Amino acid sequence: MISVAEALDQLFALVTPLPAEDVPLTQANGRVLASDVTAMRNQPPFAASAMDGYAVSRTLIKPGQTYEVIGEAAAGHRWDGTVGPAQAVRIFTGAPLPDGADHVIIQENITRDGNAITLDASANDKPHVRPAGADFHAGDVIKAPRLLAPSDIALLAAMNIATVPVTHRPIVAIIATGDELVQPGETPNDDQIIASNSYGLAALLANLGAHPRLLPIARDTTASLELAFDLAADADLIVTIGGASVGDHDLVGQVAQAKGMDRSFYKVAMRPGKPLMAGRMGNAAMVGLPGNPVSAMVCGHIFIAPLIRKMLGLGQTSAPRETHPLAKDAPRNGPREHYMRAHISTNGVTIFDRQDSALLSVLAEANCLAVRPINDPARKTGDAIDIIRL
Ligand SMILES: Nc1nc2c(c(=O)[nH]1)N[C@H]1C(S)=C(S)[C@@H](COP(=O)(O)OP(=O)(O)OC[C@H]3O[C@@H](n4cnc5c(N)ncnc54)[C@H](O)[C@@H]3O)O[C@H]1N2
Ligand code: MOO
Repeated sequence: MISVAEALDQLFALVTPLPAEDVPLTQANGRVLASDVTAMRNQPPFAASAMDGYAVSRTLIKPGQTYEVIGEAAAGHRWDGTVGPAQAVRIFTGAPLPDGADHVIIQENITRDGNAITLDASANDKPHVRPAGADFHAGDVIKAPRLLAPSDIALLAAMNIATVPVTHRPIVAIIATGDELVQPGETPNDDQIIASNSYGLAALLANLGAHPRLLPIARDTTASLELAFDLAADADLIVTIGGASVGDHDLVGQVAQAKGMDRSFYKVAMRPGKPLMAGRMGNAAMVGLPGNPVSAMVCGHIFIAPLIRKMLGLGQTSAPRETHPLAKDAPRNGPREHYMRAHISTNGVTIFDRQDSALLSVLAEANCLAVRPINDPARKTGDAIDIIRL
């Protein structure tokens, strides 16, 4: 059995970053910027007022000074003219500052009488002027790769970038396998259960920026599995769930290899997730996940998520870890790296007692996985432990 780190290295070797496509700005959120983009303009393009008030030259500013109001500048409507030393232009937030003015006195700090304003004691607080290019300049660059968030979308819009180069979303075919499975919403017979981890994985993949495609459940027959692989042929990544172990009905590896899968590895020294397999299949990478619901989800976080990030152009990194103190003693670990459902709070990390890989309810209670190295001895409250947030 290979280690988790070796398995991840071999998985990374199966995929390359996907090509770029241009999308409208409205579809760029959550996508990965594929190449650097450059601002088309300065923001603001002119020195602008930051407040509602009066634009003046700062030369005469002092309490009691009076000015004659000679015009008005609003956002989108500059005042064309030059402001003299004892003159003021009524100005509103976002309006271009007129020539001759370098200061805005907020309207709360003056008294107005007809066309005359008089400054009160706190007139000279700050200039309230946003210099041209204060936010960014034409030619400023947003570097790729970058996972675009709403704040980036606002910045791209301000830069007048209406079409954004992003990495293609990896298409991931998800094949749940097993005679015992029906889809949520269907009526199972007495021996059946509902396919669950396929839906959890689809949600995880969508959150990562991939395009999950849930295929019909494959039955435990060669013909049904072959058909499922045929339906998945155009995917970037094929993920099977179940049928990976050593039972008489565990046919996934066999059928995949008959379909031309070039296997990289089978079995990883981890818990849960031991019967993991991976390889190349046609133009796609193929990962065979163990069927136990929690095993499939844990492998999703530990292996599939880093693979998707690499395909999106975000580099080759394992799931990020943090180190925190234990809030409760933890028993010794065995010969496989153990990813244990746990809860982290300000008190530290509490590893749950029940770790059977069939228990999705325990996974749903967890907000992290505590990582126990191979043969880690028993740990005491307060000892440091690595976690991966869920
Ligand atoms: N003799 C051995 N038996 C098992 C071993 C072993 O080493 N020797 N390994 C165990 C481990 S560890 C795991 S994990 C499972 C993995 O087996 P498979 O990948 O072949 O999975 P299945 O047998 O198809 O299913 C296991 C379990 O999970 C349920 N399942 C499967 N798919 C789904 C799904 N999409 N949604 C919800 N539940 C699913 C299935 O009904 C089974 O209960 O093998 C152990 N056995
Ligand atoms: O490794 Mo299995 O994935 O323990 O449940």
